Amino acid sequence: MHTTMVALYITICSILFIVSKMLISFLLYKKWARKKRIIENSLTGGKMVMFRSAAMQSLSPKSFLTMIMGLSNKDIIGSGGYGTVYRLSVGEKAAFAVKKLSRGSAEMDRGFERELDTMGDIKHRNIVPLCGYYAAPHFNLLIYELMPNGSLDTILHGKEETRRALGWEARHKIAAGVARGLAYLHHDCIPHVIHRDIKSSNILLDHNMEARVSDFGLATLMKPNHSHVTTVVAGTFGYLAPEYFETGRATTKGDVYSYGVVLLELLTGMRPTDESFLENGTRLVTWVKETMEEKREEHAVDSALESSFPAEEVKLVFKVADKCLESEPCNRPTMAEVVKLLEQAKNTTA
Ligand SMILES: Nc1ncnc2c1ncn2[C@@H]1O[C@H](COP(=O)(O)OP(=O)(O)OP(=O)(O)O)[C@@H](O)[C@H]1O
Repeated sequence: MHTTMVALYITICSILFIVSKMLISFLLYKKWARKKRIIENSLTGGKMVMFRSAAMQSLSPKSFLTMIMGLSNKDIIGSGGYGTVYRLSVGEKAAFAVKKLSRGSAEMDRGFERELDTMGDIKHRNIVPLCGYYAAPHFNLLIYELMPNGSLDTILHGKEETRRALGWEARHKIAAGVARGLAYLHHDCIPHVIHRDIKSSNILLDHNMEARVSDFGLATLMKPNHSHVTTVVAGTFGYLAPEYFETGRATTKGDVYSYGVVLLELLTGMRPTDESFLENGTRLVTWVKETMEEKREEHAVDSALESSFPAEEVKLVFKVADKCLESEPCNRPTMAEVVKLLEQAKNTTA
């Protein structure tokens, strides 16, 4: 009797195990199958891929493709080293930024598509999501969610009133958001992602003024358009870590250095290559380091903050930037450590 019960128990467990495995495989297959929708365009010989996301969910691939093909100069938001960016609004709910990659700067091959598929898998609240792409023989389009508050670069270095409107709390929130986004790319993505071009124009702001890191993966994917002055092989002058000039190798610690420069921009409101520095034969990083050695960092704080900032917390954030800007890469913190240091700066002074 006892043996029969044991045999029955083992049989039931085995059946349950097999059924659960089959169910998991079925669900994984469904998820994979729904992950992207593909539509071929017989007119241009191109292929559009739409990744599964809330923004893309309700769109019909065919009408979306027609809208994309209808983009014209009046829809241009701006342009950068990799091509032109267009705004595409779909009804009242969804809006996208469509980046048309300069002709010939990317080849449409399986490697290119694989990279884009990997980029489409990266989802984090501090990263601009890639919603899809269009690959055609003569051009490629990358479709991103539109960030309604533009870039940190425009806010800090555009109109005086927008810079004044960006108070200390908002700046700390942006700094922490970028750090979280980068920590995710460096430590949680498989394979790990090095951004290679962290700078204020690649930090976009969503409707909550939450920072979103943009353009990740592009530096590896593309050869930049050399007519665009700011972009060199990979990375941008003023943000590049010193070792990059010797080795030419991009590393996570190189991203940490560039992040340190962005922190200084948030603290001082100045561009890393501000003309006033060039005139005096110095640069933002050197000037702030000297100011910190003299313990006068409050004099380097952006005048737009008009003394309405927590002095102790700001001092701690200067220290975080200083650590990120260590000339020896191994002395720089990881991005995960930066996230903690910024939280501590807030908590110790709260
Ligand atoms: N997802 C987006 N939402 C809103 N605006 C965007 C988006 N992506 C890009 N833009 C805007 O489009 C313009 C061009 O961006 P792009 O990333 O091509 O160049 P960049 O970052 O200025 O320079 P570089 O190519 O050297 O990195 C910028 O003004 C940027 O703020």
